Amino acid sequence: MASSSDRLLKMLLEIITKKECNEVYLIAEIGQNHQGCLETAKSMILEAKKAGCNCVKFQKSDLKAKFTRSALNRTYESKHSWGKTYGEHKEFLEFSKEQYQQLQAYSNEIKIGFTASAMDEPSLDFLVDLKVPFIKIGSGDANNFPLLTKAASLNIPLVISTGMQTMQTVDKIVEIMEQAGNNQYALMHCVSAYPTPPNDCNLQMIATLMQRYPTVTIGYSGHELGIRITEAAILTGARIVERHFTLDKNQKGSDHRCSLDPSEMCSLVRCINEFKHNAYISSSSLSADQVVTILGGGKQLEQALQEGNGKYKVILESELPCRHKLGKSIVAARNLEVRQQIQATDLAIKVSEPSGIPAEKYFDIIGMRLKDSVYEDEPITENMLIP
Ligand SMILES: CC(=O)N[C@H](C=O)[C@@H](O)[C@H](O)[C@H](O)COP(=O)(O)O
Ligand SMILES: C=C(OP(=O)(O)O)C(=O)O
Repeated sequence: MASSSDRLLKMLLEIITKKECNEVYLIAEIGQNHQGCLETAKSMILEAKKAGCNCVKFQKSDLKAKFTRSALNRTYESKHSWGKTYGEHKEFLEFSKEQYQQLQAYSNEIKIGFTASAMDEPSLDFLVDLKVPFIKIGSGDANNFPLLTKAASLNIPLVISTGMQTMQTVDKIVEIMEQAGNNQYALMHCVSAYPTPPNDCNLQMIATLMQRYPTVTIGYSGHELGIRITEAAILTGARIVERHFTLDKNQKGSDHRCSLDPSEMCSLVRCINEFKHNAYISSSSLSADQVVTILGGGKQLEQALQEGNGKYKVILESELPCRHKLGKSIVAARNLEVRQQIQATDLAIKVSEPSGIPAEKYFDIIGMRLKDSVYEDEPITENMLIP
């Protein structure tokens, strides 16, 4: 008899490979809303299970691989900060390998899927060792082409978010997957603004992505307030849905406010079941008018569904704070000499302070020469390159 984790994986794979189009896979993104506390994380897993979610997700980072030294050492003055520096803050929120194993064992015990986003290469290796059912690549790494190339080569399903990116970058993600012969991945429409104003939700992008990449399953990772816009995302065609989850929206932490609490998550599950019952969930996308008719309209919903915005994938102004804080840059993987010709092994992709050339230019700068020497872990900037 298949175990429940086998069944959940089968459901996800059938959605990803488009064998199953009448289901929605719902991920409760615990992220860092556990406040650095294992027991809170376990309570959150239990609440997500009780609400009817299919999976819980954490965020795994190897801080020295994800951030440069200066990014870790910058002061983090925010009411949401858990340390004096950004590095101390992130360290406080990071679980160890043993804690991950405990959380995974607990999730297995109560029969809910368990995974995390891999925010750098060591974390990708870590999650592969942990044998998670799929790996999430968050928006911060959607332009991290070396990480995507490695992830694409592993025999494990991927769920890739596309916040803070242009269509050109999404095309490149699809090219990387195709070159690796990987057809077990989904793309998540996402806007990395916390919370996302309804006007910027651009739900028509879901239909645009479905048309542009017809063989790829499209999902939605939302950061707006409440559940209504996520309901509309599902009717528009999202078949994997991720929302941040919290036990209390008023807690300290950057993500609580735009998270769903247990009662909202229960309501979202109820809506999904109702949509299934009414046969609204199929392989096609419902039009904005159909969605408004089903959900009953309202200004915010209409703003989220408006045509036009969804045609072009651009980096929105509301995403700039997140791109500035967590967007990845190209940095030196070792000390580099003046006039040296840049090889792939000379480069690393990290969150850098100050930032450097954005990660999506990685393939463009290989083969170019440097005007200046660059120290290991320092960002590479346009003015360092000999044109
Ligand atoms: C882009 C990305 O990684 N976003 C994640 C997923 O949505 C977020 O959970 C961030 O980790 C969080 O908002 C960061 O908050 P702070 O900077 O306070 O640790
Ligand atoms: C950053 C993440 O998600 P998203 O980009 O979908 O918000 C994540 O899952 O770690």
